[in-house]
Amino acid sequence: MAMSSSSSSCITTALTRLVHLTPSSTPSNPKPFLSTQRPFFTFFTLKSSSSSLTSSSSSVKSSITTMSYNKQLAAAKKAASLAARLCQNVQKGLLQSDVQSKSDKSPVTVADYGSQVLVSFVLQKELPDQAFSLVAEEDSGDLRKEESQETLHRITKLVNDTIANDGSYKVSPLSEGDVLTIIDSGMSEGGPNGQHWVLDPIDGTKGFLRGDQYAIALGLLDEGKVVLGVLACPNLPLESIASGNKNALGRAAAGCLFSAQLSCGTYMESLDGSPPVKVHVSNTENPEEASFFESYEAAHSSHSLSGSIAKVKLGVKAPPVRIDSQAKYGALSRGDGAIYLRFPNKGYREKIWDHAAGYIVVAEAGGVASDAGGKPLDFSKGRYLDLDTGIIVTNQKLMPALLKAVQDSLKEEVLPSL
Ligand SMILES: Nc1ncnc2c1ncn2[C@@H]1O[C@H](COP(=O)(O)O)[C@@H](OP(=O)(O)O)[C@H]1O
Ligand SMILES: [Mg+2]
Ligand SMILES: [Mg+2]
Ligand SMILES: [Mg+2]
Repeated sequence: MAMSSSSSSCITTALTRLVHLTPSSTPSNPKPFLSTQRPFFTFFTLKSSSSSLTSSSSSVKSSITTMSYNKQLAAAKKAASLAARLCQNVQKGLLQSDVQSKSDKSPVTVADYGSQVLVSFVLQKELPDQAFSLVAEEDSGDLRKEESQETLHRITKLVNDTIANDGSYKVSPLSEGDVLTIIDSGMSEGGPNGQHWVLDPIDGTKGFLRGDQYAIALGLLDEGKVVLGVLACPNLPLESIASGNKNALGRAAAGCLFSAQLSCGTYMESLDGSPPVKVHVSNTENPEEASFFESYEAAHSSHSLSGSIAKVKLGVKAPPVRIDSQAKYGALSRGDGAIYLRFPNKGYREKIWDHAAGYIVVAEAGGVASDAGGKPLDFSKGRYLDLDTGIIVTNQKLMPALLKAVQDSLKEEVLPSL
């Protein structure tokens, strides 16, 4: 799986653009938070300017000729690693009271909220001069209810303890009000203009609750494209979890951090801090040798449809590897398997935070992700992905055969409605 050891240097991605910087306080660009502290910075909307630039007082001319995301990538790795530490501590001693049910009946834990706070906090501390917009899964609505006081207290303590133990930031402890405000810094709508962070503070909450796989997934959109991504996977073994390697998911040393930047490749290191190693997707052309990944939860993705595509149409021999979260994208990026299939029930709308980081981790490792109709994933449409039926991921060589198998199987099988 590993190709070579390397530092994080890479060819700078060149982007030329003209932008207006417009001060804004719309819901997608909330005002600075932490009323008790000095704001980290002012929020701005970045709007592309297709024609000539005016010099009005509310707009600032800016020409960005070269664009490297090294600073943002370093901040993202730091943020996801710190959040992973909080999640690991919570998973070790999870209490019944740590888990709540959201309005859509999906679970959320103190670690989901704590992780979201830490990531937002670290990004803003590490990048104090940059505009900040965050599209994140959680909001503070339920935590503001009377019955959630204990939970909010626990989240605040977890966050403050993690920051204090890390020791990088000399700040006074966050108040419960700060925590609520920081959670809601993730309410941006994203979209095709400017830069937006995209965060799933715990992807695979059900896996997290089972003691299985989960990921802290953080990506960055620039002008609607994913330009960097980080996946912290605390329970993912450092060695391959290919279906033939039975020991890996039980006993092997675990804790992987995947990181990718546009045109720079994908790297993996251990969460304990080993040097990053460049990784590449499997280059198998033979579907019979290609093991495949899918959701652990059959409610998230049809196991019968993926089975029919992989076994019947493609001739895949190995049984599916079923794990939670975007750890699937991470494992794919280092060649543990060659295919990831995801077919939610008809009517389910995929969210960008469930795929943004994973998408670039696989793409920069030489893989390709599309919807079931072969269209590239479009992250520029706001909080949801607008796509045809499902998501399929594999290497460049296998994609044509996989797409055909998917199309043939979809004609035969009708997905249940929500
Ligand atoms: N009915 C459904 N169909 C498809 N995906 C669903 C779903 N219900 C929840 N999900 C999403 O599936 C994600 C987990 O994916 P996976 O099955 O690959 O582990 C969840 O992320 P969270 O755990 O962040 O809520 C959630 O967003
Ligand atoms: Mg969730
Ligand atoms: Mg998720
Ligand atoms: Mg989540």
